Formats: sequence, C-alpha cells, structure tokens
Amino acid sequence: MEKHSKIYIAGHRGMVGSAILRKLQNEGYENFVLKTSKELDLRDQQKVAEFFEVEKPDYVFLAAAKVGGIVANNTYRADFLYENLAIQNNIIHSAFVTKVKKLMFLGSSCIYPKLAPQPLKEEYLLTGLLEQTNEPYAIAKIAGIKMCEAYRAQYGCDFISVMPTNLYGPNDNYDLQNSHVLPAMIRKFYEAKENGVEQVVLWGSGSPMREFLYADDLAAACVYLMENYSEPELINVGTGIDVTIKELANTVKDIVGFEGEIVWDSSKPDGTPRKLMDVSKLNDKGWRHTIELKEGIGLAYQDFLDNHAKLRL
Ligand SMILES: NC(=O)C1=CN([C@@H]2O[C@H](COP(=O)(O)OP(=O)(O)OC[C@H]3O[C@@H](n4cnc5c(N)ncnc54)[C@H](OP(=O)(O)O)[C@@H]3O)[C@@H](O)[C@H]2O)C=CC1
Ligand SMILES: C[C@H]1O[C@H](OP(=O)(O)OP(=O)(O)OC[C@H]2O[C@@H](n3cnc4c(=O)[nH]c(N)nc43)[C@H](O)[C@@H]2O)[C@@H](O)[C@@H](O)C1=O
Repeated sequence: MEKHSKIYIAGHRGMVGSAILRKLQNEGYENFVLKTSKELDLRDQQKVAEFFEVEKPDYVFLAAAKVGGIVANNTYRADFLYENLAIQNNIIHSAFVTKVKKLMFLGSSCIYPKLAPQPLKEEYLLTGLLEQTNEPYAIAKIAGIKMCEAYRAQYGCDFISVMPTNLYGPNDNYDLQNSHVLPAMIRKFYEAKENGVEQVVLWGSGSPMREFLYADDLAAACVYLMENYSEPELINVGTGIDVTIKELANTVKDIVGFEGEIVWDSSKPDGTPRKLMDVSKLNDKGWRHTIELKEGIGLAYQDFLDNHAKLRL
C-alpha cells in the first residue's frame, strides 16, 4: 500500500474497522473511502456495485458484518447467515469487477469445527461439525474464505482471509443481550458496583476457554498482513493464550472493583468448549501481539468509562 492509495474500510465505525482506520491514520495513510450503513447498505447488490464503479478503491478491508455474542448468534440465525453472505458477496465480487489491488476478508475463529484439536491450525477448516449456536455465522464466514480463495484461483485476485480470535476494545458493543462476553462483564460488574447490587449473573458454566485479542493489536496485524501476506490460505490472528470464562470473570471483577458474588446461569449456552488459535504461522511471518489481557481489559474499561458508562446509567 502506498500512503496515497485509496483505501476503503467497510465497517469503519465498528470496533475492528475503527481500529484499522486509527492504525492507518497513525501510519500516514490519508486517502480513505468511508460509508456508514445508512449511507451505503452493503446488502444492496446494485448500490455496492455502483459504489465500487464510482470510487474504484485500490485496497479494501472488509470489516463490515452482522456481529454479536453467543446469544445473538443463536437467536438471529437467519439474519447472521443472510446479511453476512450478502455483504461479503457484494463486496468481494465488486472488488473483482473493479480490479481492486488487494482485499482483506475478516472471518472468525468460530469457522473451525467445535471439537477440533487445540490449538486450532489453519488446515483444520472443514474437518468436522461446527458449533450449533453460531453455525449460520460460521457458514457465512467459510463462504467468504472460499470466495477469496476461488477468485484468486480463477481470476488471480489478491484477496486474503484473516481469522481473528475473540476481540475486545474501544467501540465494542455493550448491549447486555447481544454483546460478547468481555464487554458484557465490564458493564455488568460496573453497573452492579454503581448500584450497590450484590450479585452479578453470568452465562453458562464458566468452564469454556477463550482467547482474547485487543482490537488495536488486531488492527496492527491486519495492516501488517495487508503489506506482507498474499497467500491463498487463511491465517489465524490471536495471542495463542487462553483463559477460562471463570478466570476472565475474576480478572474483570478485580479491575472494575466489584466486591459481590458471581452467579452462573446454566440456562444460557456455553458454546464451544475451547477455541485456542495456533498463531505460529502469523508469528513466523513476523507479527506478534503487544497488549496482554490484563492491560487490554484496563484500556477497554477506561474506554467504557469515558464513552459508554454515562450513557447507560
Ligand atoms: N468482535 C469480535 O469479537 C470479532 C469480530 N470478528 C470480525 O471482525 C469484523 C468486524 O467486527 P466488529 O468490528 O466487532 O463488529 P461491529 O459490530 O463493531 O461493526 C460492524 C460494522 O459493520 C457495519 N455494517 C453492518 N451491517 C452493515 C450493512 N448492512 N451495511 C453497511 N455496513 C454494515 C456497521 O456499520 P455502521 O456502524 O455504519 O452501522 C459496523 O460499523 C467482522 O467481520 C467480524 O465477523 C472476528 C472475530 C471476533
Ligand atoms: C467471537 C465469537 O463470539 C461468539 O462465540 P463465543 O466466543 O461463544 O461468544 P461470547 O463472547 O458471547 O461468549 C463466550 C463465553 O462467555 C460466556 N458468558 C458468560 N457470561 C456472558 C455474558 O454476560 N455475555 C456473553 N455474551 N457471554 C457470556 C458464554 O456463555 C460463552 O461460554 C460467536 O457466536 C461467534 O460469533 C464468534 O466468532
């Protein structure tokens, strides 16, 4: 990428898209095409085709998607499948038609089989059954990976697929039903502390294990891979370190300063027992994460206090 290259970040207001935009701006990139979902509904095939014909971006980061935590994925199954397929189909095909120089598609660690060996190597894709709660989302993401692979094989497009682990950071979604676990914990502990409530209810058994990467680290990896990775195979992005949900809860509880009790609601799903990324391919390419979990939770909590807490209470 040249500093003056025209870069389209789809989903630039989201947690990932905004982190990619920050990173690129810090590195001196200056020519961006940015559209909110109101300005350009990426599910609309014709509008997306027209947008690419008019703007002709050089590089595309595809970070727009219907995203949510375990309950959102399980509840809005049709929307997760349809919207994600539509958004990625429209962008990937238009990028091919208008000869985009390079495109990065963002998938997710949930594309791997539910009971795959750990840590998850890239070659485990499509070797077993998916986890039930997020099967529609995972199927859409797998289709996106295969689109990138197929357009490269048939037409020589430089389209790459990056698989992030669970993410958290500035601009996260703090909705109690639809968010991922880390922002949900931050908000629940904070509100309980502020309101003098003695119990916080968390979901499932607390025994599943998850790996977490801070959004700005993910953005740094995306920019690095855009500049240094052009292979047909997907590549994992994570820390290679995981914790149980119980351990995570105790860490967030301490950082927020909640002194009450945690209650586990077993009527809510656990999801995949474990999904630890094998990040050796990424490390071998020369990139490693810089923000460890405790530090990242502290940063995310500060962002919550600065930008979300006052709006919520
Ligand atoms: N969050 C996580 O833990 C993980 C995320 N990922 C992947 O990273 C990517 C970004 O996720 P994240 O930043 O967390 O998600 P967010 O929900 O924070 O942001 C998603 C963005 O997508 C845009 N968008 C959604 N639907 C449409 C639409 N119909 N038309 C136009 N824009 C749309 C939204 O735009 P607007 O704001 O304008 O409405 C929003 O900015 C996704 O591909 C996701 O699958 C992968 C692994 C983990
Ligand atoms: C990124 C990834 O995100 C999703 O998968 P997930 O990792 O299972 O998602 P999650 O963050 O929502 O939950 C992680 C764990 O945490 C537990 N948990 C406890 N208490 C709360 C709680 O209060 N909220 C939430 N959301 N979870 C909770 C919860 O029961 C589960 O065991 C995918 O759908 C898929 O879309 C995907 O790619």
